[in-house]
Amino acid sequence: MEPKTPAQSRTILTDLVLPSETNPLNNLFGGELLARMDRAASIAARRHSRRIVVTASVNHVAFNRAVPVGSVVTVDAAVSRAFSSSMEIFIDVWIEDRYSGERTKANEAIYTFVAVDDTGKPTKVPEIRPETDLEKERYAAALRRKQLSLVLAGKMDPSQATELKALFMG
Ligand SMILES: CCCCCCCCCCCCCCCC(=O)SCCNC(=O)CCNC(=O)[C@H](O)C(C)(C)COP(=O)(O)OP(=O)(O)OC[C@H]1O[C@@H](n2cnc3c(N)ncnc32)[C@H](O)[C@@H]1OP(=O)(O)O
Repeated sequence: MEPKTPAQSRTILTDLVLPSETNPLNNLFGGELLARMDRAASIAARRHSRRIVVTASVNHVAFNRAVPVGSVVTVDAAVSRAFSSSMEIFIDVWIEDRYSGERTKANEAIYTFVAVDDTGKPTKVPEIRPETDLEKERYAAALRRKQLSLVLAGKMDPSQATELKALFMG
């Protein structure tokens, strides 16, 4: 399988925040944003793998800024690294100022998707070839994030998480 670049899976969803999608403070519900990010990430994972994909885990979400009703929200997702059957998807969320059009980073998240065959069995995906400095940075850190996710899920013994341990022990 030929390696692919993050640009080949990049998926951008732009949509409004409607009143029905907000909390009592008139800001976007966290769950609504999670769903939008899941949709964008699943399309990115599919573009990379050309397979059926399932969400395996949500590794990190930061709701750094509230997103007010009426905002134009852009969810920008791309595969940051692919392993054997799993893919890390990095998602940046931007809001656009109604008057100036200036974009501000509101949130970010990291999801893991797994490509599966028709019976739900994990199947191989192409590797990622990062191009930009940011893509290279995200690619490099993805292995320790995968190990952390597996350790927290009880699927990896902490003693095997070599990349993760190196972070603390040098
Ligand atoms: C004909 C018309 C067509 C129409 C077409 C329309 C298409 C429209 C597209 C819709 C797209 C919607 C996309 C929605 C996506 C969902 O919402 S799916 C629903 C929610 N998710 C699920 O139900 C998934 C349920 N879980 C599972 O099926 C299994 O646990 C999994 C994820 C497949 C993993 O299976 P497993 O038996 O644990 O397999 P295992 O070999 O141990 O692990 C496989 C890989 O997953 C990784 N992994 C497993 N758990 C974790 C974890 N917690 N953290 C990190 N990595 C993990 C492993 O490290 C391994 O990675 P690789 O080393 O192979 O790269």
